[in-house]
Amino acid sequence: MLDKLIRKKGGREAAETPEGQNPGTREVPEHIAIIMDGNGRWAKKRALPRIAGHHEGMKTVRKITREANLLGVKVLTLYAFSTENWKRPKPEVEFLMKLPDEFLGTYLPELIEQNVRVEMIGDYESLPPHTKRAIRRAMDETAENDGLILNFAMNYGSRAELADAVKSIARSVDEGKVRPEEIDERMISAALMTAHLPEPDLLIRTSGEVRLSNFMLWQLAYTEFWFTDTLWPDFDEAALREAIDGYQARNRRYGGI
Ligand SMILES: Cc1cc(N2CCCCCC2)n2ncc(-c3ccc(F)cc3)c2n1
Repeated sequence: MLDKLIRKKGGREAAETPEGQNPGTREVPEHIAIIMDGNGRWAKKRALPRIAGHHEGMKTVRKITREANLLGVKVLTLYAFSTENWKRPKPEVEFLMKLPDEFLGTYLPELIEQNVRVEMIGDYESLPPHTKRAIRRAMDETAENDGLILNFAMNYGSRAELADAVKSIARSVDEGKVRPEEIDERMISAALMTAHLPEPDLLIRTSGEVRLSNFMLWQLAYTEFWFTDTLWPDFDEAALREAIDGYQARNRRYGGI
């Protein structure tokens, strides 16, 4: 079983242990990002169509959102649809574009009850109208909630996000609002779709794949990675707690140096 925590040397802890927090201990991660992989493989193992895996994966979204909220996680970013996913067979893309409406139609009352706020990063405008309507309604109906932020990366690509940020800063230079020598890491972070969110403390990727797939490339610079062979539809509350335990244990050892 591949359950591996890979941590970038010289991570944030070396430079910025939050005020008053013992560097040797670690609270629950403030922001967890998840690449929800393995849905197609889950279906294939059961001789089911791929869309059955996506549908089962949607139930896991509900389960993990509830557990993360109970554990005190503040932001949960879920990679639901990448800009590359448009290349999949048309029927599969059409099914995926209906999932937000199905998920919210079923679970939005529960999310509201849990004080969850729904947000999205990615190219919203290029989504089909029915998909946009469902997401917009969920964001509007949960806008006042101040519990866990459930942030869906939809039609999202990190390189496209960075290119848009560069264009925005270049326009500011053109308009004389910014001088080139003023451009720094903070300005770039502030131009990203995640400007209002803390950077992820823990990235989880399921199904044994060990790559980032154009996901939050800038934001993950100091994030700890947890890779597990578990397929997303099988990833349950215990698996989430195991990843968080791994994250916390890692820092206790590191803090001991
Ligand atoms: C495209 C897609 C795929 C999708 N899968 C289920 C989870 C596994 C990954 C692929 C399939 N899920 N699950 C929930 C959503 C969703 C998105 C936005 C939103 F506001 C509310 C729910 C979703 N969207």
